[in-house]
Amino acid sequence: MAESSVIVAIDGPSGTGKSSTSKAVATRLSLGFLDTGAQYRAMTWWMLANGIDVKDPVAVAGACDKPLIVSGTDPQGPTITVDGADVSAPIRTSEVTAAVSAVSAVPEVRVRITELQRTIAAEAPGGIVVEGRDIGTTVLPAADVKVFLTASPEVRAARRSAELKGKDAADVAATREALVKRDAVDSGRKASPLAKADDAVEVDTSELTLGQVVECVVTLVEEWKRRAR
Ligand SMILES: Nc1ncnc2c1ncn2[C@@H]1O[C@H](COP(=O)(O)OP(=O)(O)OP(=O)(O)O)[C@@H](O)[C@H]1O
Ligand SMILES: Nc1ccn([C@H]2C[C@H](O)[C@@H](COP(=O)(O)O)O2)c(=O)n1
Repeated sequence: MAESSVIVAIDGPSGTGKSSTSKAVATRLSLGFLDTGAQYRAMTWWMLANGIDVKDPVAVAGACDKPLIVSGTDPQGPTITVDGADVSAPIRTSEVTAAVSAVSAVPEVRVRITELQRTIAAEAPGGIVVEGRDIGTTVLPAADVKVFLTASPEVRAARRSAELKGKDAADVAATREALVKRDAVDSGRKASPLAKADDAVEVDTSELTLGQVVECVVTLVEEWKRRAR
């Protein structure tokens, strides 16, 4: 019998391991992978590059249908382009990180990017792992498996600082402050805030290795596949 196509939604605050886990799960199970944060970052990068005031929701709403954002969903080499240009590096700068919560809170931006995400998920052969903040609640509420990752701010800051060492390095306290602030804006906005879906399985990754988190999600997907047969 053919394997069922599966849609996996992985949400959670910044730095809880969503991207690393989603890529590894997608690779293990031969699924696509979509980093929805990268799409909001790409929109933010375009606003900054084109001199749009990111603190002005009316200006952002008026311009957000202009950039063409395209995401490649190979978990071993995900890509993101804006108007044909590779923006995978510039969307990770501290300037974009500082502005992305304001841009992603604009309802018109969310409508446009949500539509893009739903199209990509619907077209993924065999299924896809989609990670973000509102995937289980808003983008794909009928997802087959929903996971909500958490970790203490201290652990997340330590992981992020270690990752940034030598590049955009900030100390752990400053990193912790920045991610807690971003979570507060992402959770507090009116339009599809960061939230756990009622039917999502919550996994606290603070004391788990990446391998253990991946194993946990793979098990949830395999259980779903057994039930779906
Ligand atoms: N369980 C884990 N144990 C140790 N380190 C981890 C674990 N999960 C993720 N990491 C590391 O933590 C950092 C953040 O992980 P990742 O980028 O996957 O988080 P994220 O939730 O996608 O973050 P963001 O929302 O900011 O994009 C990375 O350096 C990653 O390698
Ligand atoms: N589904 C999503 C995904 C991301 N965002 C916003 C909020 C985040 O602060 C920002 C960057 O995401 P990251 O790269 O840190 O995963 O994008 C959102 O609102 N909804």
